[in-house]
Amino acid sequence: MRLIIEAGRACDLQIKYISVLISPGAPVWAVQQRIDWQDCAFMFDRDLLKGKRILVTGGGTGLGKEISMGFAAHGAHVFICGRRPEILEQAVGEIRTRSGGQADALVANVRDPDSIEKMMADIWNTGPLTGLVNNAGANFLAPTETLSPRGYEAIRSTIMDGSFYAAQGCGKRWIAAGLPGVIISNLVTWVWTGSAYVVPAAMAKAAVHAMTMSLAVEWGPKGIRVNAVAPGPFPTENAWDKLNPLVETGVGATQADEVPLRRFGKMDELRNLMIFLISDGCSYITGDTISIDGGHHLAAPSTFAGLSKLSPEDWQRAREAIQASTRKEKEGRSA
Ligand SMILES: CCCCCCCCC/C=C/C(=O)SCCNC(=O)CCNC(=O)[C@H](O)C(C)(C)COP(=O)(O)OP(=O)(O)OC[C@H]1O[C@@H](n2cnc3c(N)ncnc32)[C@H](O)[C@@H]1OP(=O)(O)O
Ligand SMILES: NC(=O)C1=CN([C@@H]2O[C@H](COP(=O)(O)OP(=O)(O)OC[C@H]3O[C@@H](n4cnc5c(N)ncnc54)[C@H](OP(=O)(O)O)[C@@H]3O)[C@@H](O)[C@H]2O)C=CC1
Repeated sequence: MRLIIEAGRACDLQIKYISVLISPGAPVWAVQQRIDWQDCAFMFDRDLLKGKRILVTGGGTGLGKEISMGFAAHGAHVFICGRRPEILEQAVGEIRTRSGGQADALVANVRDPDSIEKMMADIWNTGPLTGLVNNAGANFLAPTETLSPRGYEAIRSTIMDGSFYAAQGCGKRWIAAGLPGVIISNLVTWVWTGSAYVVPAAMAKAAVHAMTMSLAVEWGPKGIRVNAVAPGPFPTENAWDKLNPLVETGVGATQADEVPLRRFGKMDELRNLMIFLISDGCSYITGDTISIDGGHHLAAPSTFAGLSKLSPEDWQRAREAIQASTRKEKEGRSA
């Protein structure tokens, strides 16, 4: 892993903890996640989400796991899904231990509507969900002219189709039963700015942004709220492997010093926003996409525009590094 904590340059992490918690050479995302949970402020009543049953797609890793942790720590029963059973089981164990709350895992592929339908049926067999977080995502840096149809489809179907089928799976059940519900999608600020070199993801996230506004109106009268968040950079292993694979790709969107607040986001901050949005305390908010990015998208270099300086050889190396990361992930998939 290339992202190494260097003396005196650790984004904006609370350096006082680093030597205590983390062995030298730990990647930025791992340091950040552990420190954030240590410092967790618990700004809400710990029973705020008691009785809620919330599915977080892609909840086995990264932001999804951290969000799930926050929900479970506030009384919700969380369900997480993904394609890798071992990763999911580890995550469920970690969520239960760290949050003291309830968590269960289901293997599902959000690119496959039948797989989503089966997951929904399995969950509903034990009781209705009260909330859904469309968090599963796929992305990699690539010059658009080099993308094959399968490359485009892999990203589009995960983000756009997956979010639609999961929202529809919940919505139709809530409507049939006359139950309220809450949907939150995890987007990115490119829904407003676009971004070079991640065009399929920017397009698919923008489609889910449109879904958010549209369903808020259509399902509002049924008591279903539909919102989204647009995070800036919150370092995770996978996002950094796929979006900052080389020293040369360290420009623009993944750089803390290009954020007006001069640091990456902290998982606590994202958790707090998600807990608020999914709670009954903000029941008049619907159809909105809320950025949580330290002002990143308002500053000029908030995309990957700076990658235009990369040579074809750099891009080839980036592709190889990204595909090595994908190969590693694939070994654990069963869906
Ligand atoms: C502002 C705030 C900022 C903040 C900065 C951060 C912003 C973050 C915003 C969003 C971040 C994320 O979502 S980060 C999430 C990252 N996590 C993930 O991506 C997890 C899920 N990923 C995956 O499933 C895989 O990585 C993925 C490749 C997408 C799909 O897997 P599959 O098994 O379906 O795919 P494969 O068969 O390996 O590949 C499918 C095709 O894609 C092609 N392909 C794969 N890698 C390629 C590459 N690098 N360049 C070109 N093409 C590539 C392959 O050659 C295949 O095409 P053919 O050759 O034609 O067959
Ligand atoms: N990290 C960041 O800075 C930002 C992230 N985001 C968004 O946050 C979300 C999470 O990203 P992050 O945590 O960084 O990355 P991760 O790769 O860790 O999270 C993606 C998750 O989605 C799951 N997933 C991917 N494809 C599928 C599929 N077909 N079916 C089911 N699950 C799937 C993955 O599990 P598995 O592979 O096992 O299926 C994984 O757990 C994404 O939507 C991303 O766009 C937005 C802005 C910034």
